[in-house]
Amino acid sequence: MRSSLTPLGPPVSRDRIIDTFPKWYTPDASLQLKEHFHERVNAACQRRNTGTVGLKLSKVVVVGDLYVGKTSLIHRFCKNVFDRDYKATIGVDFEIERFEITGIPYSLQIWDTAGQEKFKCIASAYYRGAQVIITAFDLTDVQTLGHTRWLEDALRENEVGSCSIFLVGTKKDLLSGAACEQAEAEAVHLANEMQAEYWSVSAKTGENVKAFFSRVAALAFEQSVLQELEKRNSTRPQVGDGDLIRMEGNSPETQESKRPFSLGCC
Ligand SMILES: Nc1nc2c(ncn2[C@@H]2O[C@H](COP(=O)(O)OP(=O)(O)OP(=O)(O)O)[C@@H](O)[C@H]2O)c(=O)[nH]1
Ligand SMILES: [Mg+2]
Repeated sequence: MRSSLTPLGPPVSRDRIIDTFPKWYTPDASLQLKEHFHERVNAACQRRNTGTVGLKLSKVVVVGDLYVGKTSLIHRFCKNVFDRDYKATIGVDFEIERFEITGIPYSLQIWDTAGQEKFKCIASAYYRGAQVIITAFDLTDVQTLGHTRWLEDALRENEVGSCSIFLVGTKKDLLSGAACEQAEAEAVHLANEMQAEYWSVSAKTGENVKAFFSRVAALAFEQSVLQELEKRNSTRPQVGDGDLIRMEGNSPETQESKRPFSLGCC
């Protein structure tokens, strides 16, 4: 089904069309356990009543130590390529991926940041306005799992509670059996502390890469539509009990509680 809201440009490729709510990787560390889009989101999509959601770019920032495979993960998804040779990212880079989610166009701007310390201040300038933060670590090097300062820095640049967090273990093809289970168990534990969703992926084989980004896109889309609906409700004057007129920003639902995440830097 093609949307009448699709912006000009080439059509969205078939594998970027999402009609059913993508599942989590493990229910032990998941941001959502439901299997369908929120009913208000479904209803808004059916009525083509999602406001400006289809016209905006939602920002996704990928952070983590050098050499963990951030660029490889993004290139596997966006270009379907894998390069065995390491070329350090200098500063930042980005890709735009267009989706069609329950008939509505939706775009992610995926920012790839440098893990090398000397580029840290360039990269951190791009953290602001992130809707999703992906913090990557190397499954074969558990030390990189403990390096959570990237996430702390990215969270500091954004409104409290405004970002969805994903913890991603990379290079799954290099690990199997008990070693893989052990690394995943540690990661799931940390993901819960971070209030993040956990995924294991391989940019080399492509395992879980499309499923992971589909999940990111669907969750970000759902959040964008709900925010749009909420914004509309809170800007519309409400005449009713106690002559309450609610204006944008006053809604109790928009007053998100503070995210308690804080881990020591390693
Ligand atoms: N076997 C295997 N190797 C991988 C995988 N992902 C990345 N690599 C390799 O790991 C090395 C580092 O990958 P990059 O994607 O450049 O790492 P990065 O996190 O972007 O590094 P910086 O840009 O310096 O922060 C490269 O040699 C990749 O080929 C994977 O899934 N499997
Ligand atoms: Mg890189």
